[in-house]
Amino acid sequence: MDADKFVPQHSRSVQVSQCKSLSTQHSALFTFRPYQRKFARPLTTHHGVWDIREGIILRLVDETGKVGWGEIAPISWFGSETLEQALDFCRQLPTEITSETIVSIPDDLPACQFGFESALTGMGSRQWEVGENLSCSGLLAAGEVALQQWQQLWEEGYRTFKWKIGVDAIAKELAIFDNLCRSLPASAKLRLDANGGLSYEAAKLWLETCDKIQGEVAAEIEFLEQPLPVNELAGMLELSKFYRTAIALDESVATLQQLISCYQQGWRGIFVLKPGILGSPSKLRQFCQQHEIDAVFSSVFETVIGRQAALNLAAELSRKNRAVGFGVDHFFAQAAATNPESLWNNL
Ligand SMILES: O=C(O)CCC(=O)c1ccccc1C(=O)O
Ligand SMILES: [Mg+2]
Repeated sequence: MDADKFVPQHSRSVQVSQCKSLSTQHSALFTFRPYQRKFARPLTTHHGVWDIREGIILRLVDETGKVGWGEIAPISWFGSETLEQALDFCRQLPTEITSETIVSIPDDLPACQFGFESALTGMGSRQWEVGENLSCSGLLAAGEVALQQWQQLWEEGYRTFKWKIGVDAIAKELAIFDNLCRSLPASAKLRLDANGGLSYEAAKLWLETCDKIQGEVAAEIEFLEQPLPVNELAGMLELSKFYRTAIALDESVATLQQLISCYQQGWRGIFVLKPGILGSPSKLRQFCQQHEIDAVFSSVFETVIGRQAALNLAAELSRKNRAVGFGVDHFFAQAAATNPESLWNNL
């Protein structure tokens, strides 16, 4: 099939005529397998502790034998559907599905939209390396461990780091931050991710501290990510006027509908985009091309399958040379499978 021509549409009649390659007459066989991956160090954020990444691998095969791989990797505490909802959706589908089935997946199943649409558009694709030359941010765990962790990642070639805050007491985190900023080399960039865990006052203190330390150290504080909870966009719009340090939205723009809403409410700062849970890739592409937003693409701890689809989008849509947030493999206990077949065969 001609994957590039696949453009999901709202209207059914348009869908069918624009999607000849996998229309009602041309169906694909659908199978899926759930997976689990254990974190070596549980991911601790303001939302709590996360021990095991669970998701679903999708496999489509068309009548010519072409295979399309997809992945559903929900994060319900971040605003996507739950794994159970995704599994229920997969279980109720027939074994033969069409593009119509896929473009009709409702917006309350955004991780499913991503998984199925990327499986469909990737059918027959053998490329599993696109995006390898994007610069990548390495994720640092909350707390003091970051002071050692960055050095290991630096040796592996990382130059941008993201550190989780809003987990411990603010005084303790500010002290570690001071230490971290003074240890990082001049060419390093640091992102802070509060996961919506700060009060307005605490966010002001962090931003003030960032602005101040920028006059003292050479490393760059690139942005403060999601300082306030999702329902406090007005506060973040306000804060973004008063400090040199930039603010990025993340949880606030977990899904495409939220992204559109924040844009409409006037957000013109940085948007962290997690394609794996955002929804339809083609609709995201359309939005980014229309609005030229400053986007930072970010992982949802997906496998090679979701990662490839997300990095394809990042390679196409990243601007301003922002490092992509996919340096997360060191959080897993076991090395990742590097191709879809070996991943599938081990499930
Ligand atoms: O964006 C990155 O650099 C790494 C990915 C990341 O931090 C993340 C991964 C899964 C769920 C939430 C988050 C987050 O940004 O809060
Ligand atoms: Mg974040």
